[in-house]
Amino acid sequence: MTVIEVSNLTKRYGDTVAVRDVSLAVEDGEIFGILGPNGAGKTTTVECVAGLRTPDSGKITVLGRAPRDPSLRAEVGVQLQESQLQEKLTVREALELYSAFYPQPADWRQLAADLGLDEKLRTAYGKLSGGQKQRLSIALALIGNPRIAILDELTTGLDPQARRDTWDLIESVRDRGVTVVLVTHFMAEAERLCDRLAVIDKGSVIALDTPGGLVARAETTQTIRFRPSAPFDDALLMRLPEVREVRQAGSRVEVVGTGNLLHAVSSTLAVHQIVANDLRLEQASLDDAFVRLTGHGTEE
Ligand SMILES: Nc1ncnc2c1ncn2[C@@H]1O[C@H](COP(=O)(O)OP(=O)(O)OP(=O)(O)O)[C@@H](O)[C@H]1O
Repeated sequence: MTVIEVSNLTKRYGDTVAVRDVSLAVEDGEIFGILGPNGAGKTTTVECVAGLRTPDSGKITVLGRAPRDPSLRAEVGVQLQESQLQEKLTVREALELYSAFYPQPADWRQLAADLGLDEKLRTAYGKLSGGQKQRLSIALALIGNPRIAILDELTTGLDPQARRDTWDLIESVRDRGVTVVLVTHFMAEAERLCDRLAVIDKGSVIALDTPGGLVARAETTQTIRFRPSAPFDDALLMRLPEVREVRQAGSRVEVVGTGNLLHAVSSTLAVHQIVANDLRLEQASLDDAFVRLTGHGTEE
């Protein structure tokens, strides 16, 4: 079931076209990633989905309703990039305050425990670490028991451990049955968490697929290395459509290619009764795919 449908969304700020003709659909229960470099239009897109900005053109439905439909308030939890709370508000006060906004709030004590904040209930927001602030903002996005959580750049500024902890949290949110829309400019994050993702660059969706599908579609190369049990001629593998290059150096062989390279090479070798010892496959990452798709990296 489709829970969010965005069709031909365009949003301008003065002369800047922040989002240009973006279409995407988010399915129930998935972690859907919106990936792209700074300024690509990710935040603007999710702000329109959350009903916080009005599109110039295009159509958005969330659970079949218009983004500003008041009935969505309890069903869509939003954690935005720069959500700041008052410095002096304690974790407990923030949780209690926010739960009062919703007709059927989650049990905030349970949520605090689930997010590892139960020791911090009396701590003021201003005294929390970056990771704790992020956990609180996830808790506040979930406090209304939403069906959809929109999380924008959650792990920016976190150290690697805190980032990994946040990834576990996001997975546990999905495991509660909440559909997650995750905005990120980190490849590793998208690769690890997202079921599907839209790659946005300069306001437009340039690809929409699973992380694995994107890597395959970008036709990035893979490399196989092994030591064959018997010598063979390069031509044996070069005639396979998947193989681009065969390099032999002493007892070692390196094969570069695309598609289902490992299967093609290993089955051909097997037919000739050659065993590939110490076989290693080096696969392209989503990072490589992104560069292929956009012509530049995410940090630009
Ligand atoms: N309120 C605004 N007024 C004017 N221009 C804006 C405004 N918000 C965003 N922009 C511009 O619109 C474009 C898209 O911005 P947006 O914040 O949606 O991108 P983003 O992909 O979320 O980037 P980041 O990862 O840096 O947050 C950028 O060129 C940005 O400068």
